[in-house]
Amino acid sequence: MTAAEDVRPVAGPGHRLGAAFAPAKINLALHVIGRRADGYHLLDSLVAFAGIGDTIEAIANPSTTEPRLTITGPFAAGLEAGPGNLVLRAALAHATAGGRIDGFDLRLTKSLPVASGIGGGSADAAATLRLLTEIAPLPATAADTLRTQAERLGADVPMCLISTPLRATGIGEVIEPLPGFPPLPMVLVNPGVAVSTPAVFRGLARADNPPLPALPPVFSDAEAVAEWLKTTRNDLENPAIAALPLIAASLAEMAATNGCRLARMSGSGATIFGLFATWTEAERAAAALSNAHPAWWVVATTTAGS
Ligand SMILES: C[C@@](CO)(OP(=O)(O)O)[C@H](O)COP(=O)(O)OP(=O)(O)OC[C@H]1O[C@@H](n2ccc(N)nc2=O)[C@H](O)[C@@H]1O
Ligand SMILES: Nc1ncnc2c1ncn2[C@@H]1O[C@H](COP(=O)(O)OP(=O)(O)O)[C@@H](O)[C@H]1O
Repeated sequence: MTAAEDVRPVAGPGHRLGAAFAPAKINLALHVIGRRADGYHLLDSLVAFAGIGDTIEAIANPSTTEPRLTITGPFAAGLEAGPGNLVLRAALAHATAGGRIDGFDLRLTKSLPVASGIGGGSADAAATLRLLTEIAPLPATAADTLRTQAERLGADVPMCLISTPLRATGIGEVIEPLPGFPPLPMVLVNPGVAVSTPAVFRGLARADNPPLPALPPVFSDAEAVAEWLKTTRNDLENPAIAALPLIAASLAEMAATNGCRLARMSGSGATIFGLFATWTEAERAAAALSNAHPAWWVVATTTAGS
């Protein structure tokens, strides 16, 4: 595919009213500790947000009563820009809550692989809610808060509204921010195959696993985080590997890179991450993995600290 084919046309030129960043969500640990009667699973997860993500922009278009969405960027292909897109679903939620959605279009730059365990869609929804609240604030009388809109859009959307290191419980909506959390040099790898989140949850051998062990009051650095994470798991890793054995191969390759302190899958996969003590080590590992697998998506990044 050429760079030109990667990029979809962007609707008419216009003034940019605002933009919001939608960082990738990384489940550093993900324990599945129960199952609700409605089929949703109870989680205990430590989450951080990467330096890489999608971008949502609002572009002035005085003649429109409802935003049209255009999608550009390396993962634009295959993602529909219709009403099912979480960006437009978030815009509709804003309108339903009493916010204005006339006079602008929306542009999504899709830099994250789709359906890949790093919450790209959820991050887009959260970023859209943040952007619209900024450019078209909800009336003081609005029944819905940003938070309730986020919950309705998906279990991961409330945590993406916060986008700082946190522990999530419930189905992902009960959030405890973690102050003093260090930034983490990291490599992300996705082998280019989408994984279905509901199918991975269905493949769990058991849903009543133990919760996260006690968190220390503070982590001194990335190395301390990696050591603690070794006492934790991603319970979705086994069912995801059963569906896509390539995940196990990518984990083994990541673990074998110089300086990799921990290799694990994020969310329901197939994206995996490797933790490193330094940015230089992460960059070198990313270069080695990228050379060995030119078709894989490989990115060195640092998660935001708090
Ligand atoms: C697994 C996680 C971990 O952070 O991440 P991803 O793999 O999506 O990145 C999330 O729980 C995904 O959250 P999200 O993608 O927002 O889920 P939703 O759209 O609300 O639900 C999609 C489907 O996943 C399953 N689901 C989701 C969340 C949850 N706590 N229990 C579940 O069983 C349900 O089958 C549900 O129908
Ligand atoms: N803006 C969007 N970006 C990504 N996926 C989206 C978007 N809108 C709707 N979706 C749909 O949401 C599903 C999950 O997407 P995503 O949140 O990226 O998954 P994951 O959390 O597993 O990375 C995909 O099947 C995709 O078709």
